[in-house]
Amino acid sequence: MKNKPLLEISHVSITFDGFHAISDVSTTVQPNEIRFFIGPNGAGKTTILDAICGKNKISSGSITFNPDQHHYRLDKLVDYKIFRDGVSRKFQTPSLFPGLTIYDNLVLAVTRNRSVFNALYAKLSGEQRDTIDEILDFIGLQDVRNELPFVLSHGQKQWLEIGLLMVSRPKLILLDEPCAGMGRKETDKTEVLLHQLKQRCAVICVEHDMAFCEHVSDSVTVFHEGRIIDEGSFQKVQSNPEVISVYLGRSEE
Ligand SMILES: Nc1ncnc2c1ncn2[C@@H]1O[C@H](COP(=O)(O)OP(=O)(O)OP(=O)(O)O)[C@@H](O)[C@H]1O
Repeated sequence: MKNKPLLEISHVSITFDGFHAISDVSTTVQPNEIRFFIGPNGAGKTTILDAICGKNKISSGSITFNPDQHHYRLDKLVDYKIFRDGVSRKFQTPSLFPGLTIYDNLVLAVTRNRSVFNALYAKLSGEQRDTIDEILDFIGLQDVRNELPFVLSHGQKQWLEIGLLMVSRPKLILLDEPCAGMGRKETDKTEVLLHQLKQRCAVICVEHDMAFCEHVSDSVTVFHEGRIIDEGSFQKVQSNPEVISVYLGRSEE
């Protein structure tokens, strides 16, 4: 029997006070796939990302998540249950605690159910310490673990945010423009990080940096005015005349 895709978005529409932000969108994402959502401003990319993590309600259709033989209707769940079932979302706004060290930010993420005070004074299990150590290695911040976040560059802060998401061992990570504000060097490092992240989970990334998209994506979904106008490899979609006309050929994007 053919395995179900990890994520199945089926005929989803989303309206805001009568405005059709998303119209009849269907797509599937496989485990360990890196999918990019691209398209012009206002195309609906963030709206659908918000629907996957429970931040937006859908008007019709369904969103199902199928990790490890489970089957969850995400559109019927509240956001914290979606998170618990394995979907983590990184927003563009930072969520770091500036007064806590990098290590303690990860402690808080590991001991998520406790208050800040209890989390910091709780004794971590060996497994929790190993998780934090492994993530610090993964995101390249082991050397600065006892520093406050302000010493980090913009890129390092973004990698720490990704590390905070990894703590819960999600099956799907949703990223909104992870390279925004980064220079080329940090973007290159983020490419390496995402290639490594793919060994652990699937990723959906909303992005306007087309070089980054070309280097990292397994597949790309192109949105325009709330609909999908093409899907496939970056090479395929970039030669579609409609995609060039509404997005790739426009100098202002
Ligand atoms: N909560 C909301 N209420 C009303 N309209 C909304 C809401 N959220 C999004 N929209 C509208 O839905 C459309 C799609 O917005 P969305 O943010 O998903 O676009 P996007 O493709 O992510 O664009 P960008 O690349 O600029 O981030 C836009 O016209 C936006 O104004």
